[in-house]
Amino acid sequence: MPKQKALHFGAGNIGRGFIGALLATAGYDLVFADVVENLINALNERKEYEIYILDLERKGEVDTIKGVSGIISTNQEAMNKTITEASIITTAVGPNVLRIIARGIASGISARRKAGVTSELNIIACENLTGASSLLREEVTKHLKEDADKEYLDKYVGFPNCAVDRIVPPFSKDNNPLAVGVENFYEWIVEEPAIKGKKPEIPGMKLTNNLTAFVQRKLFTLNCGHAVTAYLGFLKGYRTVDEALNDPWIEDIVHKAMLESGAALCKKHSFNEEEHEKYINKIQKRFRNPYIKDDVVRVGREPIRKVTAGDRLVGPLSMAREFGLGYSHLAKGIAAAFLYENSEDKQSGELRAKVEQKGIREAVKEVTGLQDDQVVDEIVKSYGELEGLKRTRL
Ligand SMILES: NC(=O)c1ccc[n+]([C@@H]2O[C@H](COP(=O)([O-])OP(=O)(O)OC[C@H]3O[C@@H](n4cnc5c(N)ncnc54)[C@H](O)[C@@H]3O)[C@@H](O)[C@H]2O)c1
Ligand SMILES: O=P(O)(O)OC[C@@H](O)[C@@H](O)[C@H](O)[C@H](O)CO
Repeated sequence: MPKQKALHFGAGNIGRGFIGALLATAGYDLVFADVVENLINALNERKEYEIYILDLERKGEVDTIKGVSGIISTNQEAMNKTITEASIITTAVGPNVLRIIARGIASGISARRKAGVTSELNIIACENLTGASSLLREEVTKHLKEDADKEYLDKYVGFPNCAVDRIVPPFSKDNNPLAVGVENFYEWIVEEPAIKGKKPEIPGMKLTNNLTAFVQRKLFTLNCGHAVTAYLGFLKGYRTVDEALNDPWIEDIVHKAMLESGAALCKKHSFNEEEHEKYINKIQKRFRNPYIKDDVVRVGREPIRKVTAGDRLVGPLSMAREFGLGYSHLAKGIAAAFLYENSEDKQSGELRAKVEQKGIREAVKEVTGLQDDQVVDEIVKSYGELEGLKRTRL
């Protein structure tokens, strides 16, 4: 029997280092779609790549992922053919790129319908964003021209949301563009009720009926602590996450920010408090993994996205407020994001420009959506204190 086909958008860190690896290991004929030619050429020449385990457990081990190929995602003819043949589609391109790939996916869905394919297809957006697959569905629908395509989408195409967790930092090995380094831990949790047709059998993929709790637990704990580390780390001139966390002042704020988000999460989702504390401690241990050198500029990338309502910083702060709980360390993390400067990160320039033009108070209100004076005052106060720290460093 021929192998089932999987199409994965984004042959980057999480694409090669996690989701693609699970799909290929599960036995799918895996096609990566990306815009970077040298990645696609290398995939087509070598048909395999190496994953280096950067961890105490499985230290020094290398997994070889076989049976892979690539196509340029703007080659619509090739994309239509692959989408027509695929049993599953996944993405790890970054939340802002979902809108860009939606047009090509819509074209592929239309081609699939016209080819008479009536097997179900599931499309799972593996991004650090709540409801990423639902967002992708909305965007794809906008590009479907014919009613028959919309009916086909409703009937045969599922868009389960998911939570995706594995730290995959910048990595290089022997100038090999395909080599990727990962921590040993991974967790991929997919929304079971939204799956269309037979459940995919992918070792490493877990199914749940309660996805929101898992997504918020991960985004408001790991990504929250990560972002606070990155922005405070930048302010104090550290290059990597572990360097930043070796600074007791940063470590203390990061830990307390995760405790604040944790208290809110436990109330919201009735998590067991002891279990949640263990979860936080495990994450801090993962941040301190000595084999991973993760750049604060990767972890802090796209600061506007990271301080929007519902994301890793404002999300838990709002949840803490909802339950009348403390949020001062989360507010510090938000303030630090407004001070983040990286000339290679478009959003950092936009955020700084907004602060220069409108002042910090208005910028916070506009970007975070927070309007209450008490909470805005707290962020503005922290901003003032941290600005002094940044000046001292410069
Ligand atoms: N790296 C991690 O530790 C990690 C962990 C969990 C989740 N994530 C999430 O996974 C997503 C990807 O992150 P990453 O770290 O792998 O980023 P990355 O930059 O390493 O990979 C993104 C890939 O998408 C490709 N891409 C961009 N535009 C495209 C397009 N139009 N069509 C096809 N491919 C396109 C890029 O060329 C790149 O190869 C993000 O949403 C991130 O939040 C990352
Ligand atoms: O990918 P981002 O930009 O949303 O967030 C940066 C990191 O916090 C993130 O990539 C983590 O490493 C990852 O979410 C771990 O599972």
